[in-house]
Amino acid sequence: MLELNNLTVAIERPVHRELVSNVSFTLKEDQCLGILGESGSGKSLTCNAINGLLGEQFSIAGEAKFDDQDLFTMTPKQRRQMRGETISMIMQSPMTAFNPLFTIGNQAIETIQQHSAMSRKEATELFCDVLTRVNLKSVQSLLKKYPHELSGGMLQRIMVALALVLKPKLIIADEPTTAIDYISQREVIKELQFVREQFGTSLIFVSHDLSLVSHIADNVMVMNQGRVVEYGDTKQVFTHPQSEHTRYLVDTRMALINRFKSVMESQPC
Ligand SMILES: Nc1ncnc2c1ncn2[C@@H]1O[C@H](COP(=O)(O)OP(=O)(O)OP(=O)(O)O)[C@@H](O)[C@H]1O
Repeated sequence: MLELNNLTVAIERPVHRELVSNVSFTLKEDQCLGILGESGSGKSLTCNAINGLLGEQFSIAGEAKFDDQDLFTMTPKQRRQMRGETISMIMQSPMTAFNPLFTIGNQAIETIQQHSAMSRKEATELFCDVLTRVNLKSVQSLLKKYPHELSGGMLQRIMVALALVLKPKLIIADEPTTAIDYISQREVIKELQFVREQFGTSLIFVSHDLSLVSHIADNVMVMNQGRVVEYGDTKQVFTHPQSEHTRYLVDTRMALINRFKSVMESQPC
């Protein structure tokens, strides 16, 4: 479904600098690819390149075949049409993803109407249905809220619903749980898994959290300094890491878990 071949992203000013080099992967229908890497490793640039969201200061080389069309040679109009309708993105920060001046309902309905011929009533009904499916309650009153009236966890779930509403073939979730607490994180992950099962949507799940990636992804791609250092079956990568960098990430994670365990065990009940 998505085949990325040798994606290279560079910035041209003040001097040419390659930020992402030769990234390749294949994502099949209803599969999840986890992209793992430390801050600055090139995860967001990779996702933004796929979704046509890089600014003009960047240059792109390579090929992104999505159902046999090359995303990188499409016109801006074709890309805009595809965004939301065929490829949806869930951003890192729910607080900045919504316009603070409009209610959630207004923003959602407008998005749906941009991509369909639905009436306002039909679009509202559809969005309420999806909100309910992602386990949100009192959905009619949610529509009347402004973003600042809702918690980060709630907004994140609404963003998941918005990403889903047009039944895209692919959802790109770029660190979708960074800005929210542990409980909401688990809820969002559950919802993304549910979505995959319900709609057969493919997912690119970006994170620097190894345990979240191991939980949700079929395949994982580990990035370091703009390059892929490891790519393969998630279980295989985490149990038998081949690259030094993946081993370092796995060991760091294990050290943290062990430290947590020993602190908990040393606490009197
Ligand atoms: N607008 C920009 N101008 C110059 N360099 C940039 C720009 N955006 C990103 N970079 C650089 O590109 C590299 C990759 O950035 P990217 O945002 O893709 O990393 P990331 O892995 O998503 O990090 P994080 O987990 O912190 O979001 C970094 O070195 C970053 O400093």
